[in-house]
Amino acid sequence: MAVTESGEFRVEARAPGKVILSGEHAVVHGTSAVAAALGLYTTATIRPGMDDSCVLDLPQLGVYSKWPLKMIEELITQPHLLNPKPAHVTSYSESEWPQLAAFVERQVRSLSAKGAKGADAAVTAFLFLYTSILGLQPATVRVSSELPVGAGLGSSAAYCVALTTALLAYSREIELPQLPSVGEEVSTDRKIWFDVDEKKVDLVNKWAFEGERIIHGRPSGIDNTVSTYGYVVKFKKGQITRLHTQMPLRMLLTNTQVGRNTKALVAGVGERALRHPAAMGAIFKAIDEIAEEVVTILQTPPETARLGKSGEVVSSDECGPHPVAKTVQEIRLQELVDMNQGLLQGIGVSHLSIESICQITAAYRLSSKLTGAGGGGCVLTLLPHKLSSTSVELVKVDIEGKGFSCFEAVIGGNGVQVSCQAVS
Ligand SMILES: Nc1ncnc2c1ncn2[C@@H]1O[C@H](COP(=O)(O)OP(=O)(O)OP(=O)(O)O)[C@@H](O)[C@H]1O
Ligand SMILES: C[C@@](O)(CCO)CC(=O)[O-]
Ligand SMILES: [Mg+2]
Repeated sequence: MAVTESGEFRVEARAPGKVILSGEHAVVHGTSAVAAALGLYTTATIRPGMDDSCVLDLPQLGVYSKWPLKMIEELITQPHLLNPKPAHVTSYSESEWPQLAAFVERQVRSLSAKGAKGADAAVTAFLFLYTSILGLQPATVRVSSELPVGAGLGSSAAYCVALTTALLAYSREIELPQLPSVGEEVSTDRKIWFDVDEKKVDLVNKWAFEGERIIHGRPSGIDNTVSTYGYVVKFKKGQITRLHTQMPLRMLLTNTQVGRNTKALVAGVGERALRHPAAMGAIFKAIDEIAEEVVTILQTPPETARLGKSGEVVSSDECGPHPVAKTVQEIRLQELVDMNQGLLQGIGVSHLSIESICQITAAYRLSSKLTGAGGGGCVLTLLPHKLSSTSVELVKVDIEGKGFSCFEAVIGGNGVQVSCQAVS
């Protein structure tokens, strides 16, 4: 990785999506949740700008805008916001940015129909993070993703984490590696990803949370935390515990293709909790117990299930025509997934498409639940470690035959990483 002596360089940051194994929604109300990084990434690239302007390119949303920096400067009505302070995290407030909402609305209205959905929140979060971290420095910013947008896999958090990291690296708040000696060649196909310095990774997470607040309204912080730090984590009231799982986690993710919006779903659950505080409180408590049990199970070494005296607990379960061995932990985890899904249905965030996937997989004795905010989006299906690839194929064919798309997830990998390249 290298930066030219002239200081002209391009930075890239990639941040993973996530799956929530247990505890979504209730976590907003202070309970425990368990989540893991997903091996699909959002990448933010920043290169030197031209003509004293800022270019924002968001291909997934159909946004491509070029703003003269003067135009952005006019949005900054508070003198203290003119000096970027990347090391000092601040929150967006409409009163401090009285002209931003109308500006963004005008920009988004001028975009194509594809560009309209979700673009307002993404552009608002961008302008807030850009001016707060980089100030009025010309730059060209592109954010692209392997994640489906708005499908429960943490696309908003990955967007905020990747963008924040790239901005902090471009502003040099995150240190870039050694400059190469003059004349050193840097090959473009030698991209190496580096973990963000331990001292700066908390700063990334805090800024990304502020971006998530703009997109989500009331995020718990679990999504940006998992995207930033990676691996498998337990999250409760801002406390993060990295889990050293003993159990290989294998799952299928199915996208219902039903569009939804996390901000609206979280707000809906909040309103229901106000209408029925005792009943909703009891459900949140049950979800908390489930998440805690999931934590215990994940940290317990696998034990092969045995037949009970009367044969009630089986060591192998039928999956279509193919028998599958499940461990005691896998059987218990399946029960918890079923219970969690039932409770999520109870708080009003399931959907017919989600339930129909749960039914399809139940025929194979596999358990499924929505993941993320629900209301559509993605469903996870636990796959026993020993389930053969032929059996997984059968399940996939059945799910896809009903018009959904699914894939086997890679989970529990790294968090945010950076890369940097000299620009000639
Ligand atoms: N690649 C991207 N480019 C631009 N904006 C994005 C991108 N990914 C996500 N966003 C922003 O995040 C919004 C979707 O966030 P939302 O929280 O509703 O769904 P999600 O994060 O995919 O799911 P969940 O929050 O349930 O995990 C988009 O409408 C957009 O504002
Ligand atoms: C629905 C929710 O619990 C998870 C979204 O991935 C919201 C949040 O925790 O911010
Ligand atoms: Mg989100």
